[in-house]
Amino acid sequence: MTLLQATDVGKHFGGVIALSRFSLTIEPGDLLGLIGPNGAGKTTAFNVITGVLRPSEGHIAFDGRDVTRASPERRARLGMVRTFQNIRLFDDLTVRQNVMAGAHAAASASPVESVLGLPRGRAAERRIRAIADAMIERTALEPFAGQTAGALSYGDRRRVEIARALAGAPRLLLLDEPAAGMNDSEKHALSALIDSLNREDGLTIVLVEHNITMVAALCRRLVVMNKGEVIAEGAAADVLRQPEVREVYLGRRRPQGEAAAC
Ligand SMILES: Nc1ncnc2c1ncn2[C@@H]1O[C@H](COP(=O)(O)OP(=O)(O)OP(=O)(O)O)[C@@H](O)[C@H]1O
Repeated sequence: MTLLQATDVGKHFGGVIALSRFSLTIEPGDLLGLIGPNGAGKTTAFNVITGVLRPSEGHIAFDGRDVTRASPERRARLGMVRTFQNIRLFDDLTVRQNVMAGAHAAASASPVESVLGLPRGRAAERRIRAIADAMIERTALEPFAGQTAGALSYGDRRRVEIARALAGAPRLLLLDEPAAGMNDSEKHALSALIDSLNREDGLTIVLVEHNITMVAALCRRLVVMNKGEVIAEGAAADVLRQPEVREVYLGRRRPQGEAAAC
């Protein structure tokens, strides 16, 4: 069954049309790249899909359920988990505590039970810690588990965000510019992580990313946006060859065969 279906979604900010008749289908196991120039509407699309923004029109269904009016928290409980363009970590807490915060949303005991040390709370806290430690290991962050998040490098902090999202037991993971600000070796490690989460763990992933080289190598399918609309969709190599995509995304028409720049 289709995991996510956005149908004819529109979003206006006063007179600004940020999204217009935006439709997107995501099947389980997809690794999809959402690309487009600055202001194309990618983040607005993420915000509307994840419930941060209410659409002005259209519908969003997740796993066959209409979630158009559901809160971000409800969508997260259903398995729709995201990271943000700007890192949102608790800098004074340790990496483990940050990742545990992601697992709390998916756990059964209330925070009050945990704080009061009630048996159900203690058992849940142990479970949450175990989930967090597994995700820390999955993202190769073990050496930093006890360090405060604020002390980590930019690339490692981005990885903590992904570990925290994974701790929320996502069925659909949405990553908003995960490679922003990373150096080449950090980008390489990030690509390998995303690829293995998709191929080995079967996680469905949608990625907004400006780094075209990375997206084209990683994603099986690309959706290209411009001025709030989808202008192309398909296999990465086919899409990047389309003259309209080259013109709007790369800023000029390129001769056939010329490599796309980052
Ligand atoms: N809260 C807002 N109020 C008014 N206009 C907005 C708001 N958020 C986005 N926009 C406008 O909507 C359009 C789409 O913006 P959006 O941030 O979704 O694009 P984007 O593709 O994510 O861009 P970037 O790659 O630069 O992050 C832009 O014209 C932007 O100025």
